[in-house]
Amino acid sequence: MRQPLVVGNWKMNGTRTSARDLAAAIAGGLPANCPVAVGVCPSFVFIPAVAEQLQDTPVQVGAQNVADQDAGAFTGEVSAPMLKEFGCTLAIVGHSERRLIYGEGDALVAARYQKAIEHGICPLLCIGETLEQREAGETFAVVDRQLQAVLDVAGIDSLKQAVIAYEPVWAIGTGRTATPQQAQEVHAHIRRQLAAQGEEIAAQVRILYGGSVNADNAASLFAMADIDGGLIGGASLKADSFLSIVKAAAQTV
Ligand SMILES: O=C(CO)COP(=O)(O)O
Repeated sequence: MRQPLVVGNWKMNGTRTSARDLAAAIAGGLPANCPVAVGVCPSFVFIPAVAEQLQDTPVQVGAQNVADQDAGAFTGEVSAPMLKEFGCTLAIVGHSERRLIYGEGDALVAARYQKAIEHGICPLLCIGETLEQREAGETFAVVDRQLQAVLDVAGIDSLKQAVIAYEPVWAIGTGRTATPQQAQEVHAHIRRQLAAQGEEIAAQVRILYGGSVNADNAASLFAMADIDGGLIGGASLKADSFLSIVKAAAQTV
């Protein structure tokens, strides 16, 4: 049984005060004995304030990226040991905004993932195709390539400490969600591909869906057999909608 996981990716939004308030509202609004694992990924600079706010709550704190190096002359990067010092247990890697806007390629994403694993931070590895790639029938090939690039570096066993997030680029921030069937088709494909390399790991790894998840469509997505929760952008910026999504995940348990 895979415990559902719902993570908010706050992206480059908020202020120190609003981040702290949002964290408090989420922690305060979780159902008692929540059966869903919950995390939030604020901007790097808000991590200390948010982590402090979430101390002694079940809500995990994550970063939106992690360096591929431990320390040194890498201007603008934040390393896994630094994140750990501030209580981060999660880190998004390979988000499509990093890949497409900032040019991060498969090799860099794999190195970032590997550093998270090495330091005991759970990487949330984002994979997903663009609209052009989907229309060209390349969806499976793209996610296979993105995933395999990481597994070639970190090994299949690393997935015991990691989470995969399928985020079709055309569904991110567009209000155009993948249908539950479209998402399930890719999630099932990912799990099948992994099963060929390790059946047990494929069965236990969580595969989240991300892309315009909201309070209205979460339940139908989470009802699918291979969707184990969500990585939420816009709808994670309001406590009410994020908590509704968490409740939708709780109903699948
Ligand atoms: O990119 C996402 C999460 O990482 C999804 O963003 P939206 O939920 O705003 O579409």
